Amino acid sequence: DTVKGDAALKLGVVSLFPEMFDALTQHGVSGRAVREGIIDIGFWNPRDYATDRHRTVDDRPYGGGPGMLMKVDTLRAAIRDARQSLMSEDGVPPKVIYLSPQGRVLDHTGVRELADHGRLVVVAGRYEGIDERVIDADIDEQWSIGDYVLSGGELPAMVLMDAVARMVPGVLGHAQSAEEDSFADGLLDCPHYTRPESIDGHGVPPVLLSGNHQEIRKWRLKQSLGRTWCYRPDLLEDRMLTKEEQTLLDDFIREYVA
Ligand SMILES: COc1ccccc1CNc1ccc(C(N)=O)cn1
Repeated sequence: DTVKGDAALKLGVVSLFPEMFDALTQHGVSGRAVREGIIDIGFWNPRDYATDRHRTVDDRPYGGGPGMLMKVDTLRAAIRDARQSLMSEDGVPPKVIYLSPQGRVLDHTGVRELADHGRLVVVAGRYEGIDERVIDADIDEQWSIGDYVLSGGELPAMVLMDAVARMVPGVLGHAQSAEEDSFADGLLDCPHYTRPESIDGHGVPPVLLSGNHQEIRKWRLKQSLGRTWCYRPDLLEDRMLTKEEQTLLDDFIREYVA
């Protein structure tokens, strides 16, 4: 499976279950980006490199114990081909990442770093994982989507790929919405409202019906700041606040504790 030349983001996936990635390639914003060629995704399945009659892709762990590991030769062959296919014309290799609970926990900063690289091979582990020597030899970075264990790396890979895809210009349509993404400016999102105007007697904040765009912008910023202060004060620790933001937050807190 080759990756087209001119896509803004080139992704290679090494997985035993490539059909799982239909969730990303066949639906929604990411599906359109793939269809339009903004993002190109190629798949390499270790099972296609198996030469034995049973097409074996797992192997037993030295030292015994429960569970299996991904078979080394079929895995390495798939990673090698994906890596070569995503090598740039002037020989710059892609970044090869492996999703595992041992990895760096993904956050907005990490998503931006990965998106800036532009060419990624994502390796999805199955069973109990992969041989440590393959990690040392073939994996550039290990990443985790959070402190929990899943049955495979495919779902974490799709989470990472979707977050990275949203960073690519043109994927989200109107460009500024990537910046408006709440974590883009380090704050939680403001509340959102749509029709009907009243739900079980609960109305919409009047400012949003006022048509006063400056007041609406300030209200939304105040709500983002206030909600961040309430639910994720840690995010405010390493985020500088402008004078306007500080004033809005002070107002929110004054009203909140009143
Ligand atoms: C027992 O599974 C493994 C054991 C070792 C490596 C990979 C796997 C595949 N599972 C994963 C993968 C990633 C994450 C994460 N938190 O990003 C969670 N689970």
